[in-house]
Amino acid sequence: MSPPLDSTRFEQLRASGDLPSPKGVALAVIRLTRQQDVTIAELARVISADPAFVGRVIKAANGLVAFERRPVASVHEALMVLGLPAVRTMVLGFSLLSHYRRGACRAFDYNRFWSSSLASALAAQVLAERTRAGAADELFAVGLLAHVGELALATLYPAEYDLVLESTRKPGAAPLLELEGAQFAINHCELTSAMLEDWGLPKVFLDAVAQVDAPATVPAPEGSRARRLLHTLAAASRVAEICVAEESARPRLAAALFAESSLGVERECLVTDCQRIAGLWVEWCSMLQLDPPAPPNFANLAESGPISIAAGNPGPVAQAGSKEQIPAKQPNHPEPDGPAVEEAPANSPRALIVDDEPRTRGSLRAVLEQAHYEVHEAGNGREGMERALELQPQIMILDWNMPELNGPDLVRALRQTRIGQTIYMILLTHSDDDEHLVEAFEAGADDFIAKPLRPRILAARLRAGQRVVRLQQEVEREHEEIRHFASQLAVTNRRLHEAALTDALTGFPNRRYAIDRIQQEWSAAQRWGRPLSCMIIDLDNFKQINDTRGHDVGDEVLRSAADALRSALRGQDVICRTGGDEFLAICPETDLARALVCAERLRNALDSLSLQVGDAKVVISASIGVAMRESWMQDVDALIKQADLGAYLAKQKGRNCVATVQKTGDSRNEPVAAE
Ligand SMILES: Nc1nc2c(ncn2[C@@H]2O[C@H](COP(=O)(O)OP(=O)(O)OP(=O)(O)O)[C@@H](O)[C@H]2O)c(=O)[nH]1
Repeated sequence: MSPPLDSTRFEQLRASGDLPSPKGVALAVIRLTRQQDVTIAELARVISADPAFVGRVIKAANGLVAFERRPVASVHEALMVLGLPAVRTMVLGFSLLSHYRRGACRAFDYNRFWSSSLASALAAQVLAERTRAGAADELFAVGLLAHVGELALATLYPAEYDLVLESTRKPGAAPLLELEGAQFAINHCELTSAMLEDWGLPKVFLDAVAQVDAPATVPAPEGSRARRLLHTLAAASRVAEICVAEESARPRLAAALFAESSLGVERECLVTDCQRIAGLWVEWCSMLQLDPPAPPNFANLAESGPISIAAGNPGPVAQAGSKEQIPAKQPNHPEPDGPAVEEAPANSPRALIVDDEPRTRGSLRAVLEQAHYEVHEAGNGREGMERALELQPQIMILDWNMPELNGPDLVRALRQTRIGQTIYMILLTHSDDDEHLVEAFEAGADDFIAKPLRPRILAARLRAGQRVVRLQQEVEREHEEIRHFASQLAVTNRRLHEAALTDALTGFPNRRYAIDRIQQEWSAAQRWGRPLSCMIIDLDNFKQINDTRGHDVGDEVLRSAADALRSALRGQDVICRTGGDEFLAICPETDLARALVCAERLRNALDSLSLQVGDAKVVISASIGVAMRESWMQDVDALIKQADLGAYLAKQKGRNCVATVQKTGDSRNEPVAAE
């Protein structure tokens, strides 16, 4: 049982400055919505500065009102329909999508990631209308970001994540979450949750995304909103997985989706919803210029009937003993038999020409290609902005006069972004009078070329620009090395931190962790009025084993006892080694009667252990004291004291038994032994 993620690790990652983060208009929107007194008009003005957001926000609003009223036509109206929180998260998601469409991690399929995230967003929105897990528009936004931790790992550690993803393809590989944890000291679920918290999303969403690919450690109560939310997001994840899966894998995944009952939606309704999701997905992918596979036909998939899922990929991953069976999403990289990983881009530098005249673009292209550039084109300023952020070219040549956004304005807008700051930009002018030149440089251009174009001059200017780009790249490489070093250091720190909370012999959390954790569980139980129990498990006559067989055998016995306790414990309980031969088990959401049953199972697990040491057999047993939090108890120490008294009573009664000094009813301190 690993200690929960401490915020230090996330802080370290954030400090690297490389975590995917919102930019430009999205950043402004997020800042504005954090202010108490922001008005819809103000927000609408900011969003209107980016036509890409305008279209997407209006489309999202129309998705909600389509059947009820006339279509939404303005940002202002869309904001009224969607509400501030949903718009904020939506803009955040779209901003990330624009800026992180590609990256350096080769085994991470960025197109598949965004196609899948979009399908998950739409599925969460549509399914929420049935499950009532939350406002449909908010669910869209959360669905869009529910796996952003994967993108973050691919962005922060492209080379290392590449290796992690590659190793998940090997036969018998450990699960992705485990490999991530071992390599980065944080897994993508934990990172998603921490990022969403950082962006100010409500806690209920953080808990759900932390568990959507991972087994639930503490299942939310039956019928609670948290539970509906988790099931809705998990189902949305599965619908998304079907959308981006190979044709041959779809029937198996669909069978698992339609067989699952935890969502509480009738099969026919689910099929209808999935058909609707697939239709919306095609529209949205085209709007966001994603290149998804052909959409699945869910009606056909449902008709093809249940398929034995046991024979294929096991799919669901759940912690041993956990009641929850939340299926894990496939890692976001092509399956071994899927399409080949995209070729790495050639090493030639990228150039982007932004000009509305095809003839000028043609001439520029000829010169650039001769200088061995990989050349891209855009026909107007707005398109130039999008292409620049997407391609991250080293050099841009921009015309001065263009429809939608002129050259100097485009330079200015790009210089506001992190990507745009390092692009070498050359403005094409019709005149080289002083006014023009001053304006070009003030906008942030690095150089200018007066029209008509003279290829030799252009080639010479490009060479000068290339020198600057090379220098910049060297600086960037050095920064990269420093960042890499810092992140390695962060991993080491996290490991040290974990080591400080872990008992080296058994791998269990240690006493220090136990005290913090039981305090947390105490506060949660107090706040929500939920039961909380704990047990002290003390091995019997352990000193004798040490004395007669030696300390090494004693260690071996402790390790075996820990293994037996670990496998007999329920998924939601936490067990720690608090002393030499003493363990503390913390049982949230558990009353005394259930804790006693649990304790008896642990006692029995130890009692049945038979260890072979040389020719002799070592038998062990434990005395277990059980206690439950009661209203008269002042603090957590009182609870532990009761469990201690229980363990003492068990020893008195002859050891190898379970005891409590509490009654299942209300009276206190009356010894009751439950053997
Ligand atoms: N092998 C080994 N022994 C340890 C370790 N830590 C503590 N011990 C020993 O555990 C023993 C605990 O003995 P006691 O507290 O007297 O308890 P006990 O012999 O189990 O007797 P009861 O609890 O009364 O049944 C001591 O001898 C400690 O030296 C450890 O890490 N390894």
